[in-house]
Amino acid sequence: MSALIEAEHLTRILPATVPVTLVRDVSLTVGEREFIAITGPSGSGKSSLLYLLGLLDRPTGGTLRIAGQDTSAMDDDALARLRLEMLGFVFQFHFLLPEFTVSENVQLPMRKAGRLSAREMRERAAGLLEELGLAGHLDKRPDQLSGGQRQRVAVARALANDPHVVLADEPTGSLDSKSSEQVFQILRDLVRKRGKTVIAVTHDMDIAARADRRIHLVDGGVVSDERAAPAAV
Ligand SMILES: Nc1ncnc2c1ncn2[C@@H]1O[C@H](COP(=O)(O)OP(=O)(O)OP(=O)(O)O)[C@@H](O)[C@H]1O
Repeated sequence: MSALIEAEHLTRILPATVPVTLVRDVSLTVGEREFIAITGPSGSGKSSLLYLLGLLDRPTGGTLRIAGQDTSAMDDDALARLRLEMLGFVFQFHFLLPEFTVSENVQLPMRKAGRLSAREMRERAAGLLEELGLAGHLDKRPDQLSGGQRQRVAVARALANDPHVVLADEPTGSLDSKSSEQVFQILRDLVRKRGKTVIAVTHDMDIAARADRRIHLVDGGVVSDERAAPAAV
């Protein structure tokens, strides 16, 4: 299994009169086709770690390689490019842009990457949305959809540039149990059927129990990193 993410002694300290350690000496390797849950009590640094792994924040110590590339020497443009190519994000609150249609929201990361024609972007967005059960909703605005549908649009947007890794921060945190289960199944299928790696921060123990690997944090540090037997899902 080739490493997609390699973190060594990753640390994030917020400078302040009394510095705050958000992430403490985290070393881990993430490979292809992994479905990982990051768990831990509130305030244990789960989101902070996810943001570091997703290149949305920079560590104050340690090293982080993404697809073999050392990110520490990269400038913001290089990080943004790597992020666009390798990583997709799903947040607890969908962060869809209300003034754009569903299809346009999904096309936004494609526009940023600048590789596809307008027609290709439209077709790719339509294909992704169709796969996620949203074929009839392309031209609607996000506020015309249910919470679960909006989160599925957010998943489609995360897949826009065909990333290797999807990082999700409490992806089911604001959904009812039926929509939660749907989003969980979608994330799991990204791994099983599309060969993506998914790293999800979650408070939902049911989801964590069904992940292939659980990384548990306390006070910013990893206290356990365990893999489930493949048949457990
Ligand atoms: N910008 C900031 N300034 C000060 N403290 C911060 C900042 N960001 C995070 N923290 C603190 O750092 C710690 C880790 O936060 P983080 O959001 O990563 O934890 P979490 O495990 O994701 O929490 P939750 O489960 O509640 O979302 C918390 O104690 C939080 O209050």
